[in-house]
Amino acid sequence: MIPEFRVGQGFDVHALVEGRPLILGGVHIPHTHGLHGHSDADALLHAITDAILGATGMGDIGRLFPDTDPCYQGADSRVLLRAAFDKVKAAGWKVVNVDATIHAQAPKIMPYAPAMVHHIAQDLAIAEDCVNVKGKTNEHLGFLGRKEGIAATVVVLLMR
Ligand SMILES: Nc1ccn([C@@H]2O[C@H](COP(=O)(O)O)[C@@H](O)[C@H]2O)c(=O)n1
Ligand SMILES: C[C@@]1(CO)OP(=O)(O)OP(=O)(O)OC[C@H]1O
Repeated sequence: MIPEFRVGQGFDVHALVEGRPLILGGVHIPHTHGLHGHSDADALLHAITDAILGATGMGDIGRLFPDTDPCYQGADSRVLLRAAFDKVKAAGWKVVNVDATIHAQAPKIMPYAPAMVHHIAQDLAIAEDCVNVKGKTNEHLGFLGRKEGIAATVVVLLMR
């Protein structure tokens, strides 16, 4: 049997505000500001969720978990990622690899990347060396450079 491959891409951005925790890849990062959202606003996990749903033609995170539904208020995005992955898995797909970039002028992401990789690998049932998380500033340009928000971009490869 010849394996079938699909590529998926994901993007998410949330505003940085005072009085919220900063959670990325399921890791709480000590910082002056956190991400605003209906859920825990984990932009990295939202972009990964969109990438696996996109690769498999299953829509997007907002269609699966509407931000008008009070049951997702404050939701742990790892729970949402695992629920999306359950649907993807049920259609016979496995994740081959994930490559992600967090676009953040601050804080530094690299010290927390191994813990993020650990969570993502667990949630997608793959080895940690199949997951890569990078940090990138926006060279002080635009809203990301002014630290008004944090974005994440993701590419995934799936196989069945
Ligand atoms: N939020 C970030 C941004 C960057 N890094 C690390 O710094 C390196 C240089 O970033 P530039 O945007 O100046 O190219 C980058 O390769 C990352 O290793 C980071 O950890 N967190
Ligand atoms: C996750 C959901 C649902 O709580 O809300 P938010 O935390 O606002 O995040 P967003 O990236 O806008 O995506 C989808 C939502 O429906």
